[in-house]
Amino acid sequence: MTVRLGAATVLDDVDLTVGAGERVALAGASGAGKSTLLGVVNGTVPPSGGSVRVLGADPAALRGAALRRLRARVGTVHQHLELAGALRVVHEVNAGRLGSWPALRAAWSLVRPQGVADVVAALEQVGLADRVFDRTDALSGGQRQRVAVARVLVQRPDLVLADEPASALDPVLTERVLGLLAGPADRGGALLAALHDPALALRHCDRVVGLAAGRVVLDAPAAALTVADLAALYGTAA
Ligand SMILES: Nc1ncnc2c1ncn2[C@@H]1O[C@H](COP(=O)(O)OP(=O)(O)OP(=O)(O)O)[C@@H](O)[C@H]1O
Repeated sequence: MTVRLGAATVLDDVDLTVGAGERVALAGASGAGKSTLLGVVNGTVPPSGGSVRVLGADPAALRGAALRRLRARVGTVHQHLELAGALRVVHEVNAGRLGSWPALRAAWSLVRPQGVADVVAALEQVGLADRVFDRTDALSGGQRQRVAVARVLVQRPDLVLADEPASALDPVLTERVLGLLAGPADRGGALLAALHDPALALRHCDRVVGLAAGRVVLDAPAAALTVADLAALYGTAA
């Protein structure tokens, strides 16, 4: 698959299959194309050429309820989080599953939050259960990042896409969040995560795909790689 944005070829003939149960790290220098690749998989970036199948379906061929069903099975932790900010945490977290609720329930939830027990359970997992009714814009960067993770947890997706999901977290929370995001993969789904930290990628993923200037330059089992191998993608010694 190829992606051209303006005059630039951002992903160049990328051929990648992620199997059921796999936890795959995307590594590569800033600008290598990791976010773009995640965007192609979650349907926000249309490929300019080639084809994409997500959970067995071609997103470009789906419309209406079928597209909503596919989207409900793909959970994304965005690099810039994509939180509304002025909403309370409970609404931000529930946004992860609005697509799988009937329209009336989704609308009513904005007035009277639905399924609060699940929201609290997800927030508990990321250490934020005491902030459920706080406004999201009153939280720290790391707390907001954990809200974005909790949003994916309540969604219960089969495929998790995560773009630097622990970039604002301390080491303890980083380990916890990566473990939580790997949950669906451990149950037969999959995780595809852009991770800059080589040690983190090797600890939490089965396989590492390295990108450089939009091309796949490395695709190997984590067990066969060292931190130095991944550091080389960034042009530095480990
Ligand atoms: N809308 C756009 N129009 C033109 N070029 C774009 C656009 N979005 C991204 N790019 C370019 O695509 C390339 C890949 O960007 P991308 O965000 O996928 O990289 P990345 O590997 O995720 O980087 P980072 O680690 O900094 O997040 C970059 O050179 C970027 O400038």
